[in-house]
Amino acid sequence: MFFGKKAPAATFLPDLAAFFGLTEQQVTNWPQGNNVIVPFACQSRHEELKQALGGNVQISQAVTAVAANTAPVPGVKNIIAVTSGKGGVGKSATTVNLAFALFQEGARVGILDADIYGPSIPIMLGNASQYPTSPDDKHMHPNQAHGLVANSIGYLVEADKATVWRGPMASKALMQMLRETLWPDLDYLLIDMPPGTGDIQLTLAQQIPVSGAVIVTTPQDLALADATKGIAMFEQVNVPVLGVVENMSYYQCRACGHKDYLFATDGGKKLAQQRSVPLLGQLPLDIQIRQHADDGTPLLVAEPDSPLSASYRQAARALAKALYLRSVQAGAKIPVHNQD
Ligand SMILES: Nc1ncnc2c1ncn2[C@@H]1O[C@H](COP(=O)(O)OP(=O)(O)OP(=O)(O)O)[C@@H](O)[C@H]1O
Repeated sequence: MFFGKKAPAATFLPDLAAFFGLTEQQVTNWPQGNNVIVPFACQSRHEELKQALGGNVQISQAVTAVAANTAPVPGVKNIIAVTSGKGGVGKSATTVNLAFALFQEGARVGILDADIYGPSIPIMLGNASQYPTSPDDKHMHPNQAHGLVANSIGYLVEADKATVWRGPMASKALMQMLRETLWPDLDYLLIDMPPGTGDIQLTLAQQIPVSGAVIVTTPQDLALADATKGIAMFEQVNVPVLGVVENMSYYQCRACGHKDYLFATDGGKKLAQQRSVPLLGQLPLDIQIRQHADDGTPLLVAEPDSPLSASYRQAARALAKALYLRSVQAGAKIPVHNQD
């Protein structure tokens, strides 16, 4: 009994931990008196969390910065590399949709398109004709897109010019774009990596201060073999793999609801299990995903209430939580009180 006084924060811990499927130790720093400060993006669940904790609490969010292997980019708390061993599996579409999903979960988000030989992010964001401005002829302001910021080689050079760049030139251009873009304060910067596991990818994985990587794959054996190489590449350079997104998992008939598993069943799920990393989501092969990506009208902006958008938000929350857990496992200090 507390006779009108507020219960001590410690009483929240079991319910708080259970709500997120974490241990009490993993949430121990979150409550501050009657406030609970959640250290990763999951704003859409705040109201539900408040009810689960009895209703008499305030919920806010302050994303933790997870340390990377090399010097951080000023103002950017976490860099997440989105990668696929194989080309054409939907890596760029997944990057854009996860980025908007994180934004809708209350985070400040940017995208860097590192897919130098096929920069599709400007088209998917619907701002391909924008050119980044420079305040001093040395740095660039990123382009704006529906609340996100983005930079891409596609904004800067004509498509056919970048495709003839050799590996070292491409890596250098990308590192320049990363370091010379005037990123605003960001919780998450998603990098759409070039497909494959060759020299360029390895150099980037080593040089970019990546906090964690996401592997996008279709469920078919061919893509999985390359995704496995992608996981191995990040492990080789000590970048934690945060999880697998299985894209084009199935096709569901609009008329009768029947599901067809065109590229085999649960391949990404099995890969995640084999490598002991989370399965972040299984997204269908869906005409809406293709149309919104190709038309430059991001799905989550155009149809935020659709079940597809909800699936991306669920994957984004799982990703944000996986990244937070890396910081706890690495024994990092959890700066939940100090937002920036
Ligand atoms: N789940 C999906 N359902 C339907 N279409 C999709 C889905 N995911 C991606 N696409 C479409 O497939 C095509 C290839 O996707 P995307 O460009 O994202 O692949 P990628 O892996 O980034 O390719 P690249 O190897 O060229 O970088 C695009 O037209 C995209 O809109």
